[in-house]
Amino acid sequence: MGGYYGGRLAQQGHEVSLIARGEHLQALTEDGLTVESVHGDFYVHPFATDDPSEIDPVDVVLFCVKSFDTESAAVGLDELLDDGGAVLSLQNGVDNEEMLADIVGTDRVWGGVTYIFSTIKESGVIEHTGGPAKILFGHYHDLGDEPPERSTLAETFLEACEAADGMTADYTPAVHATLWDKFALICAQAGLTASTRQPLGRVRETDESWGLYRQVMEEVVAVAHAEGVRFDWDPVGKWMDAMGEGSGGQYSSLHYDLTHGKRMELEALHGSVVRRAREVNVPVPANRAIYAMLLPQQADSSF
Ligand SMILES: NC(=O)C1=CN([C@@H]2O[C@H](COP(=O)(O)OP(=O)(O)OC[C@H]3O[C@@H](n4cnc5c(N)ncnc54)[C@H](O)[C@@H]3O)[C@@H](O)[C@H]2O)C=CC1
Ligand SMILES: CC(C)(CO)C(=O)C(=O)O
Repeated sequence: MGGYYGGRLAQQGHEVSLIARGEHLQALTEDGLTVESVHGDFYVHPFATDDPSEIDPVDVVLFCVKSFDTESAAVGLDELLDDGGAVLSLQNGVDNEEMLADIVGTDRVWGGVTYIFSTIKESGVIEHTGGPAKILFGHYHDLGDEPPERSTLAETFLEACEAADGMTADYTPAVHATLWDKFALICAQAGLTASTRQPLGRVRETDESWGLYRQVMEEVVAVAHAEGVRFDWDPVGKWMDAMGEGSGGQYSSLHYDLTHGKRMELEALHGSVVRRAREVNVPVPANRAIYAMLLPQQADSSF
């Protein structure tokens, strides 16, 4: 995801540095970044490093690591941000912004969600196979507090995203509701496509499975309500309508990780639902079952 959005902004002429590691970093440094996208292929060659201290302080950091890497990848983040700079988490889950706020301060964190299917096809090559490639973000703040005014930097970033090819963006003051709205979707989409190993279309045409898809979302939204998150819309109805039509070929990043022997973000998804539900005394049997079924299949399992 970082390669896709960073690449798109670099393609637009913005000064972008990529932070990566291993063979991917080596390919980015030597050969540049190739993006194969349903919105149009492109190639850019921005500076790439695994050491944030090699980059002069920046306006915006797009934080695009898996949730289990949030803490380790945030080392050096404070120094990487310019005074007044912001870090935008595009990660799935509802725990990341809080962790970043503890490290750099709440007022320097933007919460965000994105709708895209993209993966590292091979070192130095990103494949974007679907999704609108849209970012929805807003200033993070404590739940219950009034959202801050939209900053000039947020305006500038929004304009940059809107002007870039192959992506779009929008700003929202309802950052908590937005994070939980996406959380509900991803728990259902990831949970059902990974545990059945079937694409959305197969889940949809199987009444029992489609019913479970809805139940997973209803449980997540119930936990959100119990924590005090308020929605001006009906997330479950919205997603059942949206996912109930269109391409049936979609899976999820969790399914990709499961089927490619990569570590899954289970703790940030269904694990987080289960733990939070326990705190607020909300039953979440569907999320618990998915968590329990996928846990033993975790790639780093010691069993
Ligand atoms: N891939 C997708 O289509 C979507 C992903 N997401 C979310 O976005 C987040 C990122 O997902 P992906 O881009 O798929 O993950 P990914 O695993 O493909 O990419 C993350 C990259 O960060 C690198 N990395 C981790 N820690 C690092 C460090 N300290 N220094 C340098 N590099 C480091 C990893 O080696 C990896 O190459 C996840 O929370 C995921 O759920 C959300 C929507 C769609
Ligand atoms: C919603 C979805 C399925 C695609 O954007 C996603 O976030 C993921 O696969 O991680």
